[in-house]
Amino acid sequence: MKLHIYHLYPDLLDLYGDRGNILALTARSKWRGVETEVHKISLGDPLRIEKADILFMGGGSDREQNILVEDLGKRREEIKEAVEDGLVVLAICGGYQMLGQYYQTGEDIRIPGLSILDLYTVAGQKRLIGNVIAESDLPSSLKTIVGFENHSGKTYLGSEVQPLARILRGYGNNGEDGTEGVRYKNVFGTYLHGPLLPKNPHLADLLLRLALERKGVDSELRQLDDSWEIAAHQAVVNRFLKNG
Ligand SMILES: NC(=O)CC[C@H](N)C(=O)O
Repeated sequence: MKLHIYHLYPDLLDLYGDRGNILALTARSKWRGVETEVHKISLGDPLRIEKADILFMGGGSDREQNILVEDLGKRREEIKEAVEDGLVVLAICGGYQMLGQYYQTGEDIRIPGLSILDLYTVAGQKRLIGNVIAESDLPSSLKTIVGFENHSGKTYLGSEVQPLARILRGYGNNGEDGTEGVRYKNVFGTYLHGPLLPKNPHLADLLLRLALERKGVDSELRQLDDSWEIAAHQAVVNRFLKNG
């Protein structure tokens, strides 16, 4: 048994160390004796999503989003079908925006998204930058998610999707409605770089658990010693929330 992690456009969507999310997923699997294989899929490569257990898309600049939009559009049906079937997806910032209906840039160019999720994004006047702390309902004693955001896009969620978390510090989806990220079935979209998963082990394990469940594997994951990860997480909370 092996978990297949599909990294979409690793050469175009990889801002602020987003690849660290893949490293966290593979390390946390390995520590439990679960083998992983990472497949890098870029422009023109066959996807074969039916083999994927986790699909990952990182963040990218408007320029890179423009470069990949045509290629991504050709993969829409395949990805949509897999999402409806419960594929686990983690998409960060630019990748997250591409799952929605469109991303309207500061130059008023409308980059079409995959229209898989009920959301759209419009670039605002100022960039939303800084450390983020958000509160989530993830099944864990750790109730916060921490990370770093840097985007001009403001994302607005429709009624068919749920926010991933509520903002305690930072801007999140748009800096207006207090929401951060999105959850739809097993799809997680977020503005949080960091990379996200090393400092949020509860989210990393949720993705692994859901992926194993979908594969029909008994998915009770052995508890790891997360003292370093939790210390890194709490350091952000203590620095930016407790001390104002
Ligand atoms: N950090 C990112 O992925 C940036 C995404 C997008 N280009 C924006 O600025 O909103």
